[in-house]
Amino acid sequence: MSEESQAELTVSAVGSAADAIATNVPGLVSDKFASKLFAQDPTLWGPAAEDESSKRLSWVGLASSSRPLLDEIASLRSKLTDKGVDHVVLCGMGGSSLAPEVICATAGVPITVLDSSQPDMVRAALDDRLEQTVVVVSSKSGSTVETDSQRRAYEAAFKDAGIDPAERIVVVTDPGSPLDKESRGAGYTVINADPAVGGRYSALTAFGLVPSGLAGADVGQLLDEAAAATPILAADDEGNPGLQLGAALGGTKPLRDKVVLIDAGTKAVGFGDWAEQLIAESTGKDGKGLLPVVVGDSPTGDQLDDELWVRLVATDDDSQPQGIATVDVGGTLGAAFLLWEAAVAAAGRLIGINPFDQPDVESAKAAARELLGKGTGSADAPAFTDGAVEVRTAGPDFLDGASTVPEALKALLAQLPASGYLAVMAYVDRIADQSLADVRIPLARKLNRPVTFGFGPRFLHSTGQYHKGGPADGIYLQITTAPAEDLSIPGREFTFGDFIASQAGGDAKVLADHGRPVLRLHLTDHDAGIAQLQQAIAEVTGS
Ligand SMILES: O=P(O)(O)OC[C@H]1O[C@H](O)[C@H](O)[C@@H](O)[C@@H]1O
Repeated sequence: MSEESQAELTVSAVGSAADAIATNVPGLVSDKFASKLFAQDPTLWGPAAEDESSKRLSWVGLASSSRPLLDEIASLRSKLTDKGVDHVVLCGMGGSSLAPEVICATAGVPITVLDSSQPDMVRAALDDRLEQTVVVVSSKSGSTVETDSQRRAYEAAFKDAGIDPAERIVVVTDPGSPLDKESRGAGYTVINADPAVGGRYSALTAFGLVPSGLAGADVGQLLDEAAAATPILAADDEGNPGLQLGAALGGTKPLRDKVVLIDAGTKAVGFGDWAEQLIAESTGKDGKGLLPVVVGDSPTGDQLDDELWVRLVATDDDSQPQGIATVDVGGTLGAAFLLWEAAVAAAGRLIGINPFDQPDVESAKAAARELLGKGTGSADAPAFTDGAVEVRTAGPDFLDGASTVPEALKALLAQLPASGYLAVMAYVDRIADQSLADVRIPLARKLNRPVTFGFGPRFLHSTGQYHKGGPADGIYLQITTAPAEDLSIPGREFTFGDFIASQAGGDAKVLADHGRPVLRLHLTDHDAGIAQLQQAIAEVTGS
């Protein structure tokens, strides 16, 4: 098969996206951006970024450097399946779980992705087919509290069931991380990932390949596709699709900084959620950045003046992009990972940020730790309670006498700047409460501005960076819920319930510290609260 036919990369643009390509690609070509990127030149983003970029560029060579993993994964899989262990659970956050989710969904192989601290969601995973479960614990840093807590819960569950955790836990982490050391001590299977690749660029490292390969996806094929894409993306050529997409993302004038990701027939299932982290964490900093808005298969309304529409199309799509600033992007999955990574690296250069750090993620983690330290009784009293919903605010006092949930919602929406966006952040069981994400649509129609929806704590490792580090024009609706039943974390003094409450409280505090308005709705009764919330949103949006 030819390189082009394995990669099948296509980028075509119209309107100001096409103008951005025409204006910026020649400069990227004459600067030899692509060949320097693939030669891992750390100087491409300026001196301030060099320290970080000098240890974050190995992703350009993963198509070949990850190949030795294939035999290791295949032999581990056959050992496990021989013993009837064929249910793969992946414990990991952000860059340690988003790629395997897309890879497995695209390959049509089942995997349980546990990227939550929500007690009901954790318990549902623990109660599901434990006898035949292998747990992949993935953490680059080896210190992410969600992942550590999930690992502790599974260790205890295996022991309680008379199963040796060492036979069922596979750890993926950087060499020398706290998790690496502890896991080797415990006799777990440990597969080290390349430490010179950041989390959100790690789709083709052990983080993407191990869980997906154990679940049965053809991960060798992904590397073949990436290998086919590599020379295309490394070429100092105006036809390079990585430069074109990078220019469309980062080079529109004025910058269209709301990037609407539309599933327009791509075979890569859920690719928008993976791209969301790559774009938000890579660009949302220093008061700049691109806000990814994942909208499913159709945008909510007409294209706004600050929106770039990105249509993720099938590789055989031959339609032309439509609109005032639209880019159609196609490619096989392994090639598309590399395309987007190269494009975001190019966009970072055009926007003038370091695409490899995430300076504001830590602030929310620190605030959560502080709240955890204070204990559970530390929550502020609600401003008022309406039925099953406790209403609190953080940031500027905007309630303006509101005394019902619809009034509070209206008061929040009235804070939206003309250039702004609304982020709905729901700390609920994202499997059981998947349909809550649909509230995005009536809110977007009502506001006629971008509206994002993220499940907490998952989004903290993705758009959370942009919320704090990007332009200060967001308003925030936070939803938390009492779990059906709390769950202890073995060896910890706090429960999963305490932890998720602290994560929500910590994030609200940091947003408030940035002067942003946050409406916090806590559902004291899950079912009644969800119904009341949906009713209130319907009332406020007239839907
Ligand atoms: O893989 P880990 O070290 O556990 O990190 C998981 C996630 O943590 C943080 O939130 C980072 O901002 C993400 O980029 C990262 O993917």
